[in-house]
Amino acid sequence: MPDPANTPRTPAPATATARTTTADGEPLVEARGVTKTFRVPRSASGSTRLHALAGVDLTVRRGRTLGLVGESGCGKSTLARVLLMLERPDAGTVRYAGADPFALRGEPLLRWRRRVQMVFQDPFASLNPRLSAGELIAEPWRSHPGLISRDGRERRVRELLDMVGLRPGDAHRYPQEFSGGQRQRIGIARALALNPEVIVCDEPVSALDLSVQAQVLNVLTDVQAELGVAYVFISHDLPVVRHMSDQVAVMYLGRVVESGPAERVFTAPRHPYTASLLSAAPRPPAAAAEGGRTGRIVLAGEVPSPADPPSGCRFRTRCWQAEEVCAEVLPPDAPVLAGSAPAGPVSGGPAPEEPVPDRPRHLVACHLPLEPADRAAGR
Ligand SMILES: Nc1ncnc2c1ncn2[C@@H]1O[C@H](COP(=O)(O)OP(=O)(O)OP(=O)(O)O)[C@@H](O)[C@H]1O
Repeated sequence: MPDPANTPRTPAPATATARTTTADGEPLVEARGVTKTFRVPRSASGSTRLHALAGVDLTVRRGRTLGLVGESGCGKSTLARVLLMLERPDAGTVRYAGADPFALRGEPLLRWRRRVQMVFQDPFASLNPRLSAGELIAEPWRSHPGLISRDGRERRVRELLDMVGLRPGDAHRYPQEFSGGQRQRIGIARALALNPEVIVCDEPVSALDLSVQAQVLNVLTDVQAELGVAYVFISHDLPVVRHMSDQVAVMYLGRVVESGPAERVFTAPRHPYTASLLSAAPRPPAAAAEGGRTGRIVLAGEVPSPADPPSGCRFRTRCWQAEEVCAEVLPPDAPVLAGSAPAGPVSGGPAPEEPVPDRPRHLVACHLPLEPADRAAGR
């Protein structure tokens, strides 16, 4: 079935999104010290606590994309669930436009729920096959009856279909009549139905054929340009994350080990874990032409169990640079100066740049961060 992404899209008149007061690019969602544990069985008789998130700091900016990367089991989906308020953190705070969403009740909670939506990985499993595309897109309005008048619903469904590159007549078709890419477009339109300010996209294209992945990514990019929605973009596909993200956060075993502007983190990673992840990823031609990293970094061993994480730096058991301090002291986030060592507690590098309020900084949580020369040598 041809994907209508191949036909040019006419921008749809967008219904104005109810905005909070922060301006484009300013912090919208701020997670600080977020910790989440799960009780899991240890033996036939006992249980233990698995540390899925262990003090995560993260900022999602209005109208921007935050990429979230890391190996399977590092806590990306748990963090996404906390941001969506589907999981309550054990410790730490989540602030949404300055307010604590976990403290909301009644109408303010309902309003908050509209503002943060989700696009799921599997467009085959996430859409009810008994509902038409139009019904699927309109379904969220049943829980938010005051948002749009009954008379306006049909027109709004058409607008949303157009916004994601589908045709008005598609409203009457059922999920099984669409291709995978088209179904994911319906999933995006459905997420947009409540005029969200943040959409968490958990592996939104990984279930799709390579040929349609770019088309769906373009829909997300166009929607962001048109509506100013922010994305939390979770993916194992690093070139895709690089393409989509303004900022990126690299997670390892429940912690963010490196974060900052995506181009800086991707071209000048300072954490050994980030460097190893990037060394294993295919590189876009432009990045390959830039030179830099040459060798693949093969890590020793497996990711330790989050039920029994290493002391100090969680990455130290697989890190080729680890020293005594790494086992003893949890490395704090240290700002990286362009072209120099981060001002970490051990590096003794130059003082960090003056913090500029609200500007995303390149941060690395490592006692022995990489120097540019290390990366060039592929070490
Ligand atoms: N409800 C739960 N009960 C017990 N353990 C859980 C639960 N949810 C997640 N975990 C565990 O928490 C850790 C983090 O899981 P999470 O799904 O957040 O990782 P992830 O980075 O999203 O992985 P993937 O990339 O495979 O989706 C894993 O060890 C996982 O098994």
